[in-house]
Amino acid sequence: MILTVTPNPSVDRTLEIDAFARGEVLRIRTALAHPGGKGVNVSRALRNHGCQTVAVLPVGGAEGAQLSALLGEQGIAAVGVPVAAVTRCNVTTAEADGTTTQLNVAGATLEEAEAAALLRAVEAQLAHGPDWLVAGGSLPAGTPDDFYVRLSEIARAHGVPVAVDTSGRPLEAAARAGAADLLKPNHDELAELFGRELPTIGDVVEATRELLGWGGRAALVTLGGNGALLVEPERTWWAGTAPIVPRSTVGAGDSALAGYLLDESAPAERLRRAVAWGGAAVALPGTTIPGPGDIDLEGVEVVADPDPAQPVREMAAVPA
Ligand SMILES: Nc1ncnc2c1ncn2[C@@H]1O[C@H](COP(=O)(O)OP(=O)(O)O)[C@@H](O)[C@H]1O
Ligand SMILES: O=P(O)(O)OC[C@H]1O[C@](O)(COP(=O)(O)O)[C@@H](O)[C@@H]1O
Repeated sequence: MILTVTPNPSVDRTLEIDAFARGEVLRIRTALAHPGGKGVNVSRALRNHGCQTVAVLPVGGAEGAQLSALLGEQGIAAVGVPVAAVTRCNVTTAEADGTTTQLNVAGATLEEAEAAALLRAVEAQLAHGPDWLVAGGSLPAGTPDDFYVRLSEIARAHGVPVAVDTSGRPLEAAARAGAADLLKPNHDELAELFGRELPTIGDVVEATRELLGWGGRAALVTLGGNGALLVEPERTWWAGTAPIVPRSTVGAGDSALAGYLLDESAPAERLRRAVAWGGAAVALPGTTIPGPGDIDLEGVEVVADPDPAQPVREMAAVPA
């Protein structure tokens, strides 16, 4: 079983349009609503592939009720912690040329007692001995930056390894404390953490090794359309697909993380699966999360110890 926690979940609303034009009246081709938030999506991806998972999340107001209902429809085992603030809605525009623009709401305040209730709900699930705790997404207002560090201490006290997928100050807090066995930054998040551009594979690997120096067994660094790097203390693998025109990139990172976590196969195979699941998510509308029928493992190229001089933006598999 894989346990996920999403302190700042969302009802993801996607508006599919031909092209964005500021200041104009735009006609929506399709409007979609999906459950959202990083841990929530990891649970959705795992569940789609028959893996047992429980998602813990705060839920509040009408949107919280909608989120719970959407999760119920998808058969996701969820523990909703009732909170006063209304659950946020993140809005995405998805244009016909593949441009995805996300408008992510900060998320209303999680009161101290509510954050404590969320931690208790996670702890109750940790007693069932999950294979991983996945802590994902931004933190709502009022939550201390080291919230994931505290969660990790609780998980580790139960002997459960922790994967963290977040950004900004919570990422910095978790990384510097060595709180995650696995970190999943994307290219921009890693660059922001180190305050420098990381244009080549070597730059990304060097920064990631610095990260692992603070603690952690591995990092999955996703590179958008340029695939992903799996960095372990001694070895590195790159994997990618041939270019895909996205329908919506929302949920790609979460699907990739779920693909990596699914089982304990060899690192290169886990990375192949991560990239296949991420690529599959990109081809699906809104925050639709792929299932087995969407995945093309063969379309993923995996390279051990990739050339450090290669520019990240040139990385892609050769189309078959
Ligand atoms: N435009 C794209 N074309 C092909 N694959 C993509 C594209 N965007 C994302 N992916 C796949 O999804 C994974 C996660 O995407 P990324 O955008 O890096 O994560 P995040 O959503 O966390 O920012 C990538 O490693 C890649 O496998
Ligand atoms: O918590 P944040 O950083 O605002 O991100 C939340 C958003 O990210 C998502 O989890 C998607 O993340 P990825 O695109 O990285 O997979 C959405 O479902 C959600 O709206």
